[in-house]
This record gives sequence, C-alpha cells and structure tokens, in this order.
Amino acid sequence: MCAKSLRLFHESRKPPSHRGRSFKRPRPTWVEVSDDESRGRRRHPKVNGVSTSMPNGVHKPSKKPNGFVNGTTVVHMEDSADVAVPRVPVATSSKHAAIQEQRANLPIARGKEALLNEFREHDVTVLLGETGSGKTTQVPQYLLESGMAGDGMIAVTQPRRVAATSLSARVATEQNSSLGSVVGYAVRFDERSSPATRIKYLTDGMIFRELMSDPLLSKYSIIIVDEAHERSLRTDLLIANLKTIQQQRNEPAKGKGKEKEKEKLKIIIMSATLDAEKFGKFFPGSKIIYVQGRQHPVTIYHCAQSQVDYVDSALRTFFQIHTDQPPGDVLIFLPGQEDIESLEKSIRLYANQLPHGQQEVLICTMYASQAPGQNAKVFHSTPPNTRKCILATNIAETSITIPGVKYVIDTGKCKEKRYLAKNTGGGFDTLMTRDITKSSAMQRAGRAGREGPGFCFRLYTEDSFKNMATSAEPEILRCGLTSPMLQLKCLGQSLETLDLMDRPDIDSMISALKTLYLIGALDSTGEITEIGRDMAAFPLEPVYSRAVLASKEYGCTNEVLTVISVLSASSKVFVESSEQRDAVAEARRKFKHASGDHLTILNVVRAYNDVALSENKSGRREWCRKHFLNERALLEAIDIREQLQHTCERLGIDWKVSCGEKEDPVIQSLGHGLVSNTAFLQPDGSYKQTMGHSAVKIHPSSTLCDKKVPTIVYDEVVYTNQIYARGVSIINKSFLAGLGSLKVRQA
Ligand SMILES: Nc1ncnc2c1ncn2[C@@H]1O[C@H](COP(=O)(O)OP(=O)(O)OP(=O)(O)O)[C@@H](O)[C@H]1O
Repeated sequence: MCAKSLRLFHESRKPPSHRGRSFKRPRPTWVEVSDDESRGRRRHPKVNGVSTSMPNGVHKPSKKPNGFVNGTTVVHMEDSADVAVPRVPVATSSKHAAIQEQRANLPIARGKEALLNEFREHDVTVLLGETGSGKTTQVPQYLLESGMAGDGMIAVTQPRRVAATSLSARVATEQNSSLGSVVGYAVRFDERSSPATRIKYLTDGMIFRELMSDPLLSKYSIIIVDEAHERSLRTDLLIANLKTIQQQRNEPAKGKGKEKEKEKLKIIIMSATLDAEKFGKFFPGSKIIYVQGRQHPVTIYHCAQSQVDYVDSALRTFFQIHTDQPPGDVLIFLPGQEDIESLEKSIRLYANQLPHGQQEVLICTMYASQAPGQNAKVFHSTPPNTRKCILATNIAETSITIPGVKYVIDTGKCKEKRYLAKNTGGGFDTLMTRDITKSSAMQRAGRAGREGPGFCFRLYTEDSFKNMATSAEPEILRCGLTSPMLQLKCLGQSLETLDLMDRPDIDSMISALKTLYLIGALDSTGEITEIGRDMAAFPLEPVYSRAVLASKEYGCTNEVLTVISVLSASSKVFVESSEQRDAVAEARRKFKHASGDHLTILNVVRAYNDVALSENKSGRREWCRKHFLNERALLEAIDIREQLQHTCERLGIDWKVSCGEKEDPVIQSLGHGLVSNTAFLQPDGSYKQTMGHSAVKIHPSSTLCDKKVPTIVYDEVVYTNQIYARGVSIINKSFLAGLGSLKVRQA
C-alpha cells in the first residue's frame, strides 16, 4: 500500500485495508444541517424535557447569549445589574492577561452577578448551561471571589479523575497560583491540596468517602455537583446524602443569627444536558437556571448513510480531515481500548506513508484503564507542523477542554457497565458496547469549539441521532453495589431507606448483601461488623480490602499488598500482543508460578524490584519492554502500595510481615476476599461458580488456561462470547468449604 492510497476519500482509488479487511464502502458522505438550524430558528431539541439551544446543527451564539432561562422565563442580561463584561484583573504577565481576557469573554461571565444573586437566594440551584459556557471553571471562582463560601471550602465533584485533575490545573492557572494551594484536587490514590485550598475538584467517590470521617461535610460551605446528568452511582448516593446533610445544617440555623449562617450548605447541580425538572423535584424549593449561549460555534455533520464499521469510518474521516482541512487537533470517540488500539495501528500505518510536507500525526490515547500519567499526555501542547489525533473513550466526553482540539469524530458508540444478576445467579459487572444517548452526542460535540470554531463529524445519520435515547440509565440501576453498600453501612445508612432519585433493582441489592455477608463485612442481621468497618477504611473494593485484612492472620501482608496494588492499578501489568504471542509466552515463562496468576504477579514485582536496584531508568524500561511488561502499571502499583501501607499503619497492621516463598497464605488471604469468585471443576472440563449457576472458562491470558484443577479463585469475570474467569489461581477445596461459599450455594 502506498501513501497515495491514503486519499481514500476518492472512491476511484483503492481504499486502505483496516484490520486486515479492505474498504468496500465509499467514504462517509456528510450532511451539514440547514442554515435555519444553525441560526437556531428551528425549535431546539428537548433534552430531558428542557429546551436547549444546542441544536444538532451548526451552532451559533444566540442573539441574546447573555440571558438566563428560568423555567420558561428568559431573564435577559439587561435585567441584571451586571450588564457590562466584568473587568479583567490587573495582569502580572501577558499570558495571565490573555487568560483573564478569555475568562471575561465566556458567555457565563456576562451573567456573573445575576448568577451570584440566584445562588445567594437559594440553597439549591440547578444550573444548566451549554458545553463550554464556563460553568465548571468559572462558577467556583465567582463563588470564591464573592465571599459566599465564607471560611468554608468549595467542592466541585466530577465523575472522572481526569476531569478533576485537569480542571483543577486550569483553574489554578486562572487564579495565578500553583496547583495545590488555593485550588487543589483529590482523586483515588492521588491528592494535591493544602490548608490554603479553597476550591477543591474531586471525584464523587472521594467526597463520598469523606462522609465517613465528616458526616456533615462540614469543611465545605458550597458543594457543586458537576456533570450530574451522568448519574454515576456515587453522584446519586452523594446527592441523596447532600439532601439530608443540608436539612441538618441549614434548618437549625433559622433565626439564629450570622454565626449559624456560616455553617449553612449550598448545593449547586450543574450540567449541559440534564433532566433539570427531575432534579428540581428532588430538591423542593430549588431554582433552575439556564445560562444561554456558547463562545464558539460547532458545525455538526451527520453521515448521509449508516456506517457498518465505525472504526473504518473513523479512519477514513480522520484522513479526510487531515488531508483536506486546516490545522487543528482531532478527537475521536470510540467505545473501548480494543478499538482504540486497532485504530491507532491503522492511523500510524497510513500516517507513515503520507507525502513529504504533510503535517505529522501525533497519536495520543485516553481510556480509563490507561495509567493517569499517560492519559494526561493529551493535554501537552502539540508540536509545530503536527496534528494531534486523540483516540478516547467517553472519559473525554464531559467537562474537559483539550487545548488544540478543533475536530471531533463521534462513532456514536460507548461501553456501558451493566450488572448481570438475574441471568447468571452469581452476578457480575459486564461492559457492553452500545449506542450512545443524545446527551452523550451533545457532550461529545461540545469538546470541539472550546478555543475557537469547531466541527463535529457524527458517524451516524441524523435520523439515528433523533432516535437515540435522551440520556443514559442511572448507574445505580445497572451496576454492582457491594462497595457503595458497605460505605453506606459505615455511615449507618442503607440503600433500602436512603432518599434516592432512583431505587436500584432488588436482585442487585441482595447480591451485594450476600457478598458482604460472605466476606464477613456484615453479620447475619445485616449490621456492619468491626472487620467491615476496617474494610471500608481502605480505598479498595471490599473484596480486596478483606484480603489485606486476612493477610494479617496468615502473616503475609507484605505479599498480599503487592498483589492487591497491582490488581488495583488502572492498567494491566502484562502487555498483550497477538502478533508476538510466542515471544510473550516465552518472556513470561520465567515469572510463572505453578499456583497461578497471583503468585506470578508477585514474581514479576519482585523481579522488577531487583532490576530497579541495579539498572537506571532506561535500563528498567528496556527490561520491561523485553518482558512485555507495562512499567507504568508497575510504577502505579508502587504508589498504590504506599497508600495502602498508610492505611495499614492507621489500622495497626504491620505491613512488613512476610511469608517468604510460601504460596498458601497468600492465596488463602485472597480467598477470604474473593470467596464469591470461586468455581469448581465439572466433569465436562468447565468450571461452575460456587456462588452462581454459570459455567466459566479460564481466560486464555491466564497461566492456568491449559490446566484442569479442582477449584479456582479468580479476580474478575469477563463476558465476551462466553464467560471467562480472569486472574486465576488454584485454591484448596477444603479451604473454600470452610469459608462457607459451598454451603451458601447448597442453601
Ligand atoms: N485547560 C484549558 N485550556 C484552555 N482553555 C480552557 C481550558 N479549560 C477551560 N478552558 C476554556 O474555558 C471554557 C469554559 O470551560 P468550562 O469547563 O468551564 O465549561 P463548561 O461550561 O463547564 O463546559 P462543559 O459543560 O463542557 O463541562 C472552555 O470552552 C475553554 O475556552
């Protein structure tokens, strides 16, 4: 294949092959929506019952971009006291001055005072504003500058860590301060804050965890729940708690003077695509405000025909942009890591064949299981004469601004976590590819047009867009509940009685209760046990924290911490390569432990630690490359381990205690936690779950995949065309019986 064939958009040329297949279809034909739509004359689509001004077409700022829509009433800026654009503070440098000017030009800036008045008057405000209007970066700063937070802090919650870290960095820059001083962040296994921190961006999981030590969240005077439309499980639990906390903190203050006033809690719920009425009903007396207008237009194109293979179409569209369109980075939304890696390979292949003089292509990837440091690379500035191409899952869909992105390619697909309980008996989370919702499509388009006019190419037809569900089903209705259930129990709450916006399925609740009972976190009356409380102290899934606690009895905390740290890292330690399968197997043989994958992991970490003593950075990197190991995952595991050591110290567990080369203590400790993830061999060679009715196969990546052993323990189940157990070790059958899982099955 020669570089010329990259002009795949001319149907007369032979199209490039992708994933071993030839392109048979013509390039996507784009349909730009009519000019009427672009001017907003067409009725704006309703998202969750709320009229929005982000049509599925060219978007231009409305004639009155500064207005607020409150319910059906439009409050124009002329009605507000703050008609003029706010004054830009005196700049200390030209860069800072430019940033302040950019801030002042955001649509939200013109409504600053009107907004602050609404916040002042209402305990709960639901703020809807278009993507890029300035909600996430500006509202916390306005609140801080207005003094409304008093001596308390302002929390801004995000469903994803990448948003929390990148936004805090941006707002710290806007505040002309270093990250961790006035503006900080907290995400799992990583925090930058100090006593001076006044605005803290944190994941919804982190603030939920804070409830354990501070049930009234008393250090915060304002809590902003951002991207609430995602309805993540933790967001829903947080919102339920905030409602009660606010009642407790605000009601006694009535008539008690200014001292009490300071302790009041304000809640602000924000999103661009939100069912505002539902939130409004959940918080009686709340005010719904709509910030109209966006800074830069986004032109949206839909495919004229449905595309059969979205990865092929994304490839074609990328090169169509790259060869025909002016400079600007491209962000491509794909459902998962597999598609990202596949497309990355194809783009690399054809980019290398581009004619001389064409811009270089720099590919960056972004997905949840990739190490945070690697994800952060998308924010680095693009070198000259280069077009950055970012391949991302929906972790890049909300909140973030990736500087330089002008074009978005939206495949219209995502992966959704879903708990399979009814069909399988045992119950486990699965990731399934499905069509996105209207809300997601609008958020994705909103990643373009943040620094200037943008373009969004949707690899689906306009009819498909119209037929999409409005928004995703709340996570609480479709995910495993073990960890949130334990945290709630610690707070003396329960899912059954909590005032939730939506109540989860009874099967999922029973399954979570069963697991917590089996690992000893709950007693037979459903009350939390002492060991359950200790489990909740770790920033880990309860099944993993149970293993750490069990290791104390077995004298192997040192080893178990290592294994659990690797299992908790955001990416896998073993690099898979289908093309070099034999080389991978050969390199890995030296780490292989006869008992299975957990002790194999331990061998890898031990070997890496030995290498680290004798080799410099590049020597270590080379060693990892040679052994098909992901060094970033190993380094992340080292960080995680350090944090777990701190938790051990707080709980009085000596983490240095080691069992040396013995394997049983380690596996049995893991067995205490993973007791629901055990299976026994059937006469036909498959394994049957002890806590369910499903047959599982050992995953091909396991060191035990060719073995038949009586009983296994595994980290997780992966559901593809069949159910696989991944991360598998041999476990003693009588040990399992002693734990009671077999009895539970029989019961
Ligand atoms: N890291 C950044 N680099 C450059 N500009 C940025 C950055 N972060 C934000 N901005 C600018 O600030 C604008 C407002 O961003 P902000 O995140 O506050 O918007 P938003 O209304 O919360 O959008 P969304 O609903 O998409 O989260 C962006 O459109 C962009 O112009």
